[in-house]
Amino acid sequence: MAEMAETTRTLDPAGAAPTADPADLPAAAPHRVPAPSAGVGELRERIDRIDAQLADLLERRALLAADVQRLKPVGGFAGRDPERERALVAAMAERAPRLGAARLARIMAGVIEAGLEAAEEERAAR
Ligand SMILES: C=C(O[C@@H]1C=C(C(=O)O)C=C[C@H]1O)C(=O)O
Repeated sequence: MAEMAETTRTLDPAGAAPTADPADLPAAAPHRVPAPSAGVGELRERIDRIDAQLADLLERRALLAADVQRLKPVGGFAGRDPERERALVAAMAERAPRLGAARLARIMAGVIEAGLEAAEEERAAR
């Protein structure tokens, strides 16, 4: 049901099927694609494309996190679940060894707090 809700809020206004869920994929191969001739401009273009994907994923994640807040007995910042947050960081660290758990924990704290903040704003506006 939550899955359906997320799908109906697909980011593509044309209604194309959502892209494959990266979480369903095996851990990524090392990201060092040899690019001996790539200059700063090309490398930045690659970064921009990844950032666009990250933005889409972060938006989808925030929508799902807001769905969870609505289902929890205590939602929002008051219902924060450090054990769950540690577990998702540990799982991510398996896929992103260069960043590692400590750095990913910092990144994900920001991501999680942004999602909770957006959900609280939405709730207050209703
Ligand atoms: C979404 C939840 O609520 C909070 C937000 C989380 C997240 O954005 O991943 C994780 C744990 C909770 O602090 C949840 O409990 O799963």
